[in-house]
Amino acid sequence: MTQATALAHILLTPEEMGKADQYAIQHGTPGYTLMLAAGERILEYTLRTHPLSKTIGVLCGPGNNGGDGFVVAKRLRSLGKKVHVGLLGDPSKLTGDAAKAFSDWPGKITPLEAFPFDNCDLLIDALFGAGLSRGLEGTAAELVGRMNAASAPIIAVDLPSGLSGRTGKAEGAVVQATASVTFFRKKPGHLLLPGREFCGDVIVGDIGIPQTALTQLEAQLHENHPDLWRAEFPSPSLTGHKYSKGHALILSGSEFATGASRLTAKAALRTGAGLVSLCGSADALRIHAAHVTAIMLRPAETASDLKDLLDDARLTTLALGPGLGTSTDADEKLTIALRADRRLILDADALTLLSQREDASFAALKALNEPAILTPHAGEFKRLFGDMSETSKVEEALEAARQSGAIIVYKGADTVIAAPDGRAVINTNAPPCLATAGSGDTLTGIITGLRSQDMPAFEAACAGVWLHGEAANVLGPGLTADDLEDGLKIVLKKRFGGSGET
Ligand SMILES: NC(=O)C1=CN([C@@H]2O[C@H](COP(=O)(O)OP(=O)(O)OC[C@H]3O[C@@H](n4cnc5c(N)ncnc54)[C@H](OP(=O)(O)O)[C@@H]3O)[C@@H](O)[C@H]2O)[C@H](O)CC1
Ligand SMILES: [K+]
Repeated sequence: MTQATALAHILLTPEEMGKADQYAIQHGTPGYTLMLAAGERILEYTLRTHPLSKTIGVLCGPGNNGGDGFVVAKRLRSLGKKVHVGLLGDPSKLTGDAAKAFSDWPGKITPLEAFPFDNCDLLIDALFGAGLSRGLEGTAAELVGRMNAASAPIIAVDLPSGLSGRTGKAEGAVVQATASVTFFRKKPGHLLLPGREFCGDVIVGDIGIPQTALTQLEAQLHENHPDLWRAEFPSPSLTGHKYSKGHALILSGSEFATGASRLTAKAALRTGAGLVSLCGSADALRIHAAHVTAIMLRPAETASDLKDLLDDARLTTLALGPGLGTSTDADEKLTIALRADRRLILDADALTLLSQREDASFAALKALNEPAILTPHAGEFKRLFGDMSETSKVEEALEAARQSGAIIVYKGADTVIAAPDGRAVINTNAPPCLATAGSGDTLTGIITGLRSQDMPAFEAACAGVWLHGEAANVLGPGLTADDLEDGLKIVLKKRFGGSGET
């Protein structure tokens, strides 16, 4: 990972953000200065997006999130806006910077029972942010319900109140924001689902925390972006030839289930694998033959045939799962694949087969020379690793990577990629139209194509997921998995074609 550019994409948990805050304070920026800057960022966003708002309701909570609310309320009032401020909790219990911001607020506090939601054309949610410690209930939940029921747009300070910045989950009531203005770096909760849907647009404001705070934190979680893996992305050399770009082998399904593996093979070739072969029964290969030209066909009726085929050391990369089925024959082929010690990409039925094995599957994965890549969706993930849903999707994926020794691509609209060494990435560029039949088979092919060109496993997984999302973005609604190959062609040319556009 290229360190300097990657820093821009770091995500911080609320706990890490607290440490960054402390770091800034220890290095000479008082906490109240940070709070004033936070208020200023919210003000700027408010004025830019709602310049005509005249009556603004600011709902403040008992901690520093509320403190930010008092600061922005004061600034809005100084600009001639009519500002109503509500406070959840006892003003005498406010402490530190929040107490100071409260005492600096020149107006009165409007009792919550009488808060004029219907007169406000904009609401600012400063109830709870990084310090949320449990789900909202009682008075807090009621207040959130009234805010959501009002017709005014809501700008959330840092996070929509009720949303966990660490997990992206809400255990109780949560504010449905139009936008969230956060500080220094986004948090995982802004990107993971369902959190992302509560945040609206997410804006990151600079409040004067020095970049050096990040090196202290050794944060290993990023939002996916080419900056993270561009240096490892395969770049064709003039002296290269098809074997130097690797030979990928894709296991086919049976005669009536060939489509999935064909999508995988086509995507692998499109992503730049030097050679791609589909292997399977003669009946299956006859069907493939009617559809593919540049992709080669290798008969392998049984697991033993596959073993013979893999005597060819040039077959460096092996993908299996799409359309494979879960028969004994498929399971035996999986065993051969694991023993062959190639660059493995396991998806779909291969994951189901793994999950049905007593235990040795993880030992076999851990014994591989290079980490395998596993691409489960939520159902497959649970079958393989059990239900860990009380934690965050990032923490689940990291635990799975540690257990299996593999790179985990935990798919969804918020796909998380995790490595056994603790690195993790949240992908955010996948449009809803990507959730279509065969989409996962194509993703497996893209990652396979990158692995066959020697891209390291974690980076290949991150790049593959990003390319997959971008290919869908250039095509837009109405796409089918068959079209993704065209999308890929456009993205590869535009972003990695040497024009420097990435
Ligand atoms: N560098 C920065 O990011 C800066 C952030 N700022 C702002 O500060 C908040 C974080 O402030 P903090 O005081 O740590 O936390 P909150 O204001 O979010 O909330 C803490 C208080 O809320 C109580 N709480 C927590 N959960 C609940 C709940 N479910 N129901 C009721 N009350 C709850 C909590 O009480 P405890 O009982 O849990 O102790 C606290 O009283 C950050 O989000 C930014 O907006 C700075 O202003 C600038 C620098
Ligand atoms: K908030």
